[in-house]
Amino acid sequence: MEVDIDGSRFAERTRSFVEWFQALPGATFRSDLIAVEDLRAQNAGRGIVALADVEPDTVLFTIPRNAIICAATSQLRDKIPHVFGLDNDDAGQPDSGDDDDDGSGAQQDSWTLLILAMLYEYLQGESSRWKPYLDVLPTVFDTPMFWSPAELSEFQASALVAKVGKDEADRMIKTKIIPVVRAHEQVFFPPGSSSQTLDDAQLLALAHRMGSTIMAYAFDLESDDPEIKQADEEADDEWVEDREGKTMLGMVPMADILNADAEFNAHINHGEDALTATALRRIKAGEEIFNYYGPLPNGELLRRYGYVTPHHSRYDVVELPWDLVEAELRQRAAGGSVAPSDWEKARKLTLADDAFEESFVLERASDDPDSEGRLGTDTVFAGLPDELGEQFKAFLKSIKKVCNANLAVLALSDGDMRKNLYLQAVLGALQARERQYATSLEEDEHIIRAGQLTRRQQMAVWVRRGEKQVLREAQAWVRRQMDELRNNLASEKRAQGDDGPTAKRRRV
Ligand SMILES: C[S@@+](CC[C@H](N)C(=O)[O-])C[C@H]1O[C@@H](n2cnc3c(N)ncnc32)[C@H](O)[C@@H]1O
Repeated sequence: MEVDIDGSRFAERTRSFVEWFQALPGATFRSDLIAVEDLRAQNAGRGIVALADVEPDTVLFTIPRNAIICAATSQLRDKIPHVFGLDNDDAGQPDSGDDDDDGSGAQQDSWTLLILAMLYEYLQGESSRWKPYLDVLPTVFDTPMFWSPAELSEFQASALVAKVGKDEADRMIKTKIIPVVRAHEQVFFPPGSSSQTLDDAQLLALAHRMGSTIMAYAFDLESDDPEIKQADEEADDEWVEDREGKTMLGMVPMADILNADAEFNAHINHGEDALTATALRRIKAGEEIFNYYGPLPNGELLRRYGYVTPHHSRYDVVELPWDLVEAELRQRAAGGSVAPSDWEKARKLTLADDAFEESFVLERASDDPDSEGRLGTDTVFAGLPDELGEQFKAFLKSIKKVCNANLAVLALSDGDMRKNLYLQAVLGALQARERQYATSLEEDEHIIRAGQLTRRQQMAVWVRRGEKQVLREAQAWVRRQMDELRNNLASEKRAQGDDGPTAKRRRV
């Protein structure tokens, strides 16, 4: 994240924010133990650092729930309740009498409602009760959504390029955000307020900024709904809570000043009236306090949060498209014997299967961080996804079916042959996948060592290097499997050779 204000204003904004936070009814902040610091020299914006040794389980700060910006706390909800799905009969409301173009027909979700609430609060300027907090939120981002085509090209063949999502975000803002703002201009741009009416291009840019802030800063909040609460409690012993998008999203001041890493030392607990930041272990004076965003590969960390870290490399993944595996199979096994039309038929059969997957994510096996947020030993590549093996089998079956089982070519009934064919095809596909990148793993290592990169270039090289490393480890794993298979076959043969004469001798 970049922060585009000079040093003194940066410090001033930090000070105002901390003072504002400490004055919130119900808030606590252990200023004897921690401080918000300027970490821009490390490209980390603001962060929270221990001033003195912190004991495990110490509550570092408390955020009262009503200090959170969310669909439930923003005044916007009272001003346009129908957009929040609260009141379809909005007679008597300030903006009643809207027509169908007011955006209220669009299906809003927790994401778009929070964008609207953030836009509203931002446009209120000094009148927003969150002004000192809004002042420390970023205005520019390092997430790939804001990269130029030349910068994006540094990802080379990474699947990340297809996930940047700029067009989808544009579409969402144009259909769900701008119409609501336009239909309620007196609400968003109140007469006499310092904010001037923005044109659509300015509004689009501002909504992108709010969306990206939410992506990198917002928390999933527990709901009052007893069913969802129950699900939350059940998920409580896991670091990453999966609430299937049912929860409300909220901007949580101070909790989101914590930076995060795959190895961390603090946790945010969601209480009934407040959220608390607690130390998971002893933290020494001078150490940064880290939260946790989950076991994310660096590519995903960059996509959502705009940074990468060495600790997150262990979670790196790479996508292996099915087409590459199929092409290898075609070339190696059945290429000469299966007519192209039969191959196409088999292909169609496989594609028609509901379970068909276009690509498979290859990842290492990795333990969760321990209860103190520490990571264990290094991770290893421990196997291909089961679904890839199943799809391969299903494809072979389709070929057999289409070719009326008159093919000895595939030796499909022999399990070992089939496994060998699978390993060969996957190995070839992994090598082909590696060739899709413009530079090799070794070249990337060299580029990183040479160190003459912009921050964005460096992060992109980290992402693509991480993917190539997984590809190499997967290849080594496949080779080991092939060796094992060969050795098993050889020892089976030897055993047959030993048994054969003995049996004969016995019979004689
Ligand atoms: C929730 S905010 C944390 C506070 C943020 N540093 C700030 O100044 O407002 C998340 C953003 O902080 C930055 N960040 C978080 N953890 C980081 C880390 N370990 N290293 C570098 N930047 C980090 C990223 O820009 C990310 O999008």
